[in-house]
Amino acid sequence: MGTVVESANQGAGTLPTNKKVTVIFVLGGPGSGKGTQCTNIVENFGYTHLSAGDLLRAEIKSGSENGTMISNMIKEGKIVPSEVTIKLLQRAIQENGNDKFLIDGFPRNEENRAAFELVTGIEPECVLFFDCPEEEMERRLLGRNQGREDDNIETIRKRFKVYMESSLPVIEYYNSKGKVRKIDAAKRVGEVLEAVKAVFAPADEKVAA
Ligand SMILES: Nc1ncnc2c1ncn2[C@@H]1O[C@H](COP(=O)(O)OP(=O)(O)O)[C@@H](O)[C@H]1O
Ligand SMILES: Nc1ccn([C@@H]2O[C@H](COP(=O)(O)OP(=O)(O)O)[C@@H](O)[C@H]2O)c(=O)n1
Ligand SMILES: [Mg+2]
Repeated sequence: MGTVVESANQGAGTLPTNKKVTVIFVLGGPGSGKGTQCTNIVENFGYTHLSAGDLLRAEIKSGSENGTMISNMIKEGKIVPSEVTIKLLQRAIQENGNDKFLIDGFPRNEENRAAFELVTGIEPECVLFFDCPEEEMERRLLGRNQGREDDNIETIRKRFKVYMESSLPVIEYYNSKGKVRKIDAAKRVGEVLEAVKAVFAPADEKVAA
């Protein structure tokens, strides 16, 4: 953890650059449609999408010294140590001119959650939870066709196990704080988007609708 914590300069909602940001965590099992709907939210509501998985895959491609370790962990469906992922997220937030971020696929375990809060001082505005049965997620992952090394049945089973054991408790944690907005993610893309839009629509528009 060392360097990340030492470089932190705290204050609720601030980063080391003192940039004040709004963050929404987008969580749900592998294949639940997080990335797909984040693209839709960006188009409709002006957020910047940061996918933890995409940042980790870009880090591998960049030839970073951590690349081999990250690659091995992704192939095994394991969760990369928080300090690595948080540094990438922090950098992406700081480099971006926007102040509203959707953080997709993070936090994935208690360590991710606690370390992010400690290092950045950021508490999420809310958590979008894409709830989808495992059979449907499996079908989608096997059909995803993005050439990902972890979209094979053996790794998919490991990812489901990690999701159940490590990621669901994080969603439970935020649920107990009243922050979770649960979306039925088993429906078609357009229907899921409508449910997502209802979460983002201001309260007065919801009444009018
Ligand atoms: N509601 C949906 N119904 C059917 N397929 C979907 C739906 N949402 C996403 N997909 C497809 O399922 C796969 C996984 O979606 P993705 O957004 O990458 O999920 P995640 O980021 O949660 O793993 C992709 O091929 C995507 O096109
Ligand atoms: N917070 C995170 C997010 C992803 N990852 C790794 O990256 C892999 C792919 O994550 P992803 O979010 O792109 O996967 P999907 O849920 O989108 O299918 C995970 O299975 C983990 O190995 C991680 O270690 N820590
Ligand atoms: Mg994704």
